[in-house]
Amino acid sequence: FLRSYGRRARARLVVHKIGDPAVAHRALIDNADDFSNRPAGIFPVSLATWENGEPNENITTVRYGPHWSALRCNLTAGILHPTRLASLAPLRQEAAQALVAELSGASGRDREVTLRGHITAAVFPLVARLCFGDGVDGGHVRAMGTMVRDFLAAAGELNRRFDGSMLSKIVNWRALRHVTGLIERQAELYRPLIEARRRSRSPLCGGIVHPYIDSLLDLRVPDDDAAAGDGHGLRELRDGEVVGLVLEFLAAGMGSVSACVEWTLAHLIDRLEVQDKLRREIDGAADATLSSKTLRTGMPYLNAVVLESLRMHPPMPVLMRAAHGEGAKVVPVTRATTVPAEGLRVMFSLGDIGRDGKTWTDPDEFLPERFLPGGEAEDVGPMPGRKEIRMMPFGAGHRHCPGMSMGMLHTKCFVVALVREFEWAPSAEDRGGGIDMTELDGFSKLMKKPLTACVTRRT
Ligand code: HEM
Repeated sequence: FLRSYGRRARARLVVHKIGDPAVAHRALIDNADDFSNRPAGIFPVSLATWENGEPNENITTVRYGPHWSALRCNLTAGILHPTRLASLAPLRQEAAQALVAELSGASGRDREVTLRGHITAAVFPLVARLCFGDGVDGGHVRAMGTMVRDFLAAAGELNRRFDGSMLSKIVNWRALRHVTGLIERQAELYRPLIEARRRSRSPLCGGIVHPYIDSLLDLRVPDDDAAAGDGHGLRELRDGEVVGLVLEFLAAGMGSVSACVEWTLAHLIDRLEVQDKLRREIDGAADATLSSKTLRTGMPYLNAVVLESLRMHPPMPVLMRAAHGEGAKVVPVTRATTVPAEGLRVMFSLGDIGRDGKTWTDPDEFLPERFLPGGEAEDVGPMPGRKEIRMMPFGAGHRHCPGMSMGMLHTKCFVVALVREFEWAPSAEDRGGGIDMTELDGFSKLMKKPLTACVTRRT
């Protein structure tokens, strides 16, 4: 009995890593239904936000089903809908201009700047505005931004060594308490804004869209899965759930975009001829207001540069799924493994998939031209098609990232502003040996050594 109990307990905790694009395709596309959940308990987030015996689920943690569907549709039909994203161009422009204004003060001949703080300080207010609307004072926005950044760093660090077991909880109790504390402090910052919003809805955000928070306060989710769809058994979101969903929106909207902008700029500084070529495309763009359409389809080289950056450094380094049923047989296991009731824990390595030597020529080289017509990846986009997976920086299958279009637009908008307004060159330290591209895996795949570069305002 003890031996079989031990085997089952071990099987629950073993994580099976997949870095082969063909296997990922068989799992996430051919057997999508069997890979539609994330393993329970691996997320410090969901562990930390139980309330009255009920989990405060967000879109990332909730089980695939009607509750997930209600939360996800609310996001995709609301703020992430393509028509809304298109109308948000003036807000993106304002955020990009704020970044330019801030960096202009720091720029000058041979002046060096460390970029990460500037990038997150520009990306976060845009996401916070889409979340809470206008009228939140600057100090409050900065406090939320700092808290989200600290949370991403602490939770990412914990995530690497936390497997959800009791032993892991005991060994990591200090780090868990730290993460829980950060979530609590965020909740304290969000609650007054949520309350104010409950009392009165202020005008549209930027005069354009309803902020995400309004849709969450209006949303009704199934009380339990059985009652879904018949109009009965619907309920409002609990406060704790709203807090979790807000945190998810802010963290997803800031972390991955900031990481991608930093990596992209690092490569543009490492390969000055790519920076020049991109600048020529940007200077030649007829539409200086950078509409969604221009950013999506009007600048092929910009698109290629961002895709190449996402291929090499997918901001979310791994994605986790629980594999069930027939689909679990797709997972190559080195020794006989029983499939636990909660599914096999599978970890897809997005970095390995994007740099697979069978799929890509010179996978470790930054070569945006591969995404241009005639290149080996001319038909590859940010989301894999049904036929094959060659890269999947936004995931794949039922749980793929719903924020892909927003993520691409925001990333491109900030990269355009940085390249159009400034010349970038390696820092004195990097001039000899090149930029250190070592990756730090947390929740977001960041540059281990934050990018420092020489910045000169263009005249
Ligand atoms: C460059 C930007 C972004 C990248 C690279 C990225 C990447 C990812 C990845 C890899 C996943 C896991 C997908 C899977 O399991 O198949 C994911 C999930 C998710 N992302 Fe993003 N993301 C980005 C931006 C955003 C934005 C802007 C939002 C919303 C504001 C967002 C919201 C979400 C949500 C809610 C999920 C969970 C989806 C679900 O479980 O149904 N992401 N993202």
